[in-house]
Amino acid sequence: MKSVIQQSSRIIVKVGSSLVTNEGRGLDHSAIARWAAQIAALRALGKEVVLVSSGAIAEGMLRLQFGARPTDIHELQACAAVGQMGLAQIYETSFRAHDIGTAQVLLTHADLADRERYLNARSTLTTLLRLGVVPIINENDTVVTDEIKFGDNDTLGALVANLIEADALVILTDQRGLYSSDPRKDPNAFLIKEAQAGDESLEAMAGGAGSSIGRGGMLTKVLAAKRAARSGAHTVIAWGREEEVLVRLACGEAIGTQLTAPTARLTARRQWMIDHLHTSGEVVLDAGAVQKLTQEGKSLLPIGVIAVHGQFRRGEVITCVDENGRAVARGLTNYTGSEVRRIMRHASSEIEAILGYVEGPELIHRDNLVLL
Ligand SMILES: Nc1ncnc2c1ncn2[C@@H]1O[C@H](COP(=O)(O)OP(=O)(O)O)[C@@H](O)[C@H]1O
Ligand SMILES: N[C@@H](CCC(=O)OP(=O)(O)O)C(=O)O
Repeated sequence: MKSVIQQSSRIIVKVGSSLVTNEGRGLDHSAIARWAAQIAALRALGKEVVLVSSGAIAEGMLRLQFGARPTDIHELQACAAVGQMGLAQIYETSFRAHDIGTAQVLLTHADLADRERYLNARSTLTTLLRLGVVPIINENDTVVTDEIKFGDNDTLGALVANLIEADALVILTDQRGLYSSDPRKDPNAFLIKEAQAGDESLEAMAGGAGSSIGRGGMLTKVLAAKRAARSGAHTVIAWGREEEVLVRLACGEAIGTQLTAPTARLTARRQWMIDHLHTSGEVVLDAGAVQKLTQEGKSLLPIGVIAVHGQFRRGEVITCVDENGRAVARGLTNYTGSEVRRIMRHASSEIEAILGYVEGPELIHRDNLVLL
């Protein structure tokens, strides 16, 4: 069996709390330096990498001299805010040694459920990747309390994989992968080398919560794999301290547990857009724009729009119809309904003069568009 990481060009790597903080003993500088070196090597192979890193609370607890994990939610939030400074510092220093810049991105699940914020987060992350920067993502623990209770960055990793249509999610943890049962409790537990993401028998194996430092345990990892698979991303769960783990995966070596996505990446995304049966708005295209979209695979520009129906926000799925009202495409709009009413029939170069800002020259970028 070959690792799916070899063929993956956009990869989310998630490192868990227990790993980053050396089981709560403080940020493990040498381990972080080794992951940075491996990610630099992956980039030299032409892969794009986004890092989702936990560890803020554990590091903050140490810096604020809490002996045990506080039970007061606001103290936990304070720990996260303090510890995040340490995470940002160490990642920036470690990647700088390889001439790679980093960016701090703090997100909540609610940000990704909101269509406008979703599109903004997506554009920021893809822009950072285009600029050659490694985004370092964590939960924005200051503004949420639910997520901090469960402390689960596995789900965040999967949401980010969906957001930027990653090919794979690599979850690095303190075990060599998913075992048939918790290896801390069952000496006969054996490693599951490969399975299909979403296979329900995996959930039973994964049991409950994990270590005292990490919170989610294996169950959140198995569920993250199921979620990542919805946009066609494969998941690998592996031990973060395995020698050169990321580089070896990228060279095709099968390490840890590989949970493959049953649907292909493009199909999953296409299906997701097609599933939006009730879109909140509609734009009517002239014959030239229909031709550009359907025959030439181009983006939709405002100049090709002759009418707008309904109200919609930036980031929502809208339907494109031809002059006879026949639906030809669906996609994520860069502009609101009222903005489109102002910029339709205009060249993209005029958007700034009309609105005072530009979200992009396209009304719907071809990557966010599906033909019907
Ligand atoms: N079937 C299983 N296979 C492997 N580990 C399991 C399993 N079930 C429960 N676990 C526990 O999950 C822990 C990893 O989860 P967690 O501590 O949340 O890590 P992280 O901080 O990396 O997210 C392991 O240390 C292990 O005790
Ligand atoms: N966002 C928090 C908690 C995240 C967390 O513990 O997640 P996980 O590594 O999945 O167990 C932090 O950085 O400490």
